[in-house]
Amino acid sequence: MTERVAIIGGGKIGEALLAGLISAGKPVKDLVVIERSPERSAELVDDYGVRVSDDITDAVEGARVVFIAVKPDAVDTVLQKLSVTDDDGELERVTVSLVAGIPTSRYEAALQAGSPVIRVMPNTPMLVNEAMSAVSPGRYAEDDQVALTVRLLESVGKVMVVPEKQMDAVTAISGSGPAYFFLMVEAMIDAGVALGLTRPQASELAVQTVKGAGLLLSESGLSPVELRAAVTSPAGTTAAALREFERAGLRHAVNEAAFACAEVSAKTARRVEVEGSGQGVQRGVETASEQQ
Ligand SMILES: NC(=O)C1=CN([C@@H]2O[C@H](COP(=O)(O)OP(=O)(O)OC[C@H]3O[C@@H](n4cnc5c(N)ncnc54)[C@H](OP(=O)(O)O)[C@@H]3O)[C@@H](O)[C@H]2O)C=CC1
Ligand SMILES: O=C(O)[C@@H]1CCC=N1
Repeated sequence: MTERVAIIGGGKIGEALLAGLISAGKPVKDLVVIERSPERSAELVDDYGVRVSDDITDAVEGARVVFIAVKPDAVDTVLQKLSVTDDDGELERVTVSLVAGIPTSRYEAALQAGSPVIRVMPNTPMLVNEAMSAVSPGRYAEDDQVALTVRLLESVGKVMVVPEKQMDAVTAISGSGPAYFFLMVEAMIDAGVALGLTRPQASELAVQTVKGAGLLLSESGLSPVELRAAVTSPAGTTAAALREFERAGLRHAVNEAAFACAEVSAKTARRVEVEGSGQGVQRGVETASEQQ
């Protein structure tokens, strides 16, 4: 992995990618972060010893892969700067967006004609090399560029290649999914405290339970239904708890949450367009849903 990689946006997901790539053995000298916040830049330099620049044009020079990890509203500004940077023809730079809700067509329309673009939906467990990343190649991405992107992302977790029309659904399950589990764990800890445990006790019990349950799910080869049945004794404690979850409509709540998430993702490009974050990069805009 000697290809130079630039990460535009050193926030939560940009840092997760940076940390994951470094811990997977990517030499720090082959990485550069472009970050506009001076405080954030200083943190990244201190924590990772990585080069951090506030100049996109300078920093992406010589990079084979340019990850974009800014909020959707900041994408057009980044694209405007990227569109006037020279791509060394031999390098065949590929732009890889980690941004929710913005279709590859928007990048392709804003960058130089024929620029290869790949859209990715990662998640924050990338920080501990356990990401789930979904990858959708844009229309000009070559197979070797997709393979390189997949290889980089595989060094920080699992990768699934999906058609771009599935990206809103992917965002609703794996992209935002970690937050659903953190909310569940928060609620479990609060319940433990209500039952008389100290907060540290409840926290240790809940966190290890989620970790163990996650490992069982990924390593046992059993389905969630089978694993749940194995915990649930007839007329026992678990059955009593699960009955309350069903009565409170947990499945319905999860379904509604996922649909709300996917809807926001599908409407992101249009929202950014209407709210006018971009500075003139408005060509060829369509939402992910419109692409289907
Ligand atoms: N967080 C998550 O779990 C996931 C996030 N994503 C996607 O990743 C993207 C980033 O999210 P997240 O990391 O949470 O956001 P953050 O706000 O934490 O990070 C974005 C960073 O980019 C910086 N930035 C903005 N514009 C520029 C620019 N022109 N040049 C350089 N740096 C810039 C921001 O600086 P400043 O603060 O000054 O604006 C900020 O530090 C989003 O599009 C999101 O959809 C995808 C999957 C999961
Ligand atoms: O909340 C968000 O918009 C981003 C995208 C997926 C996870 N976080």
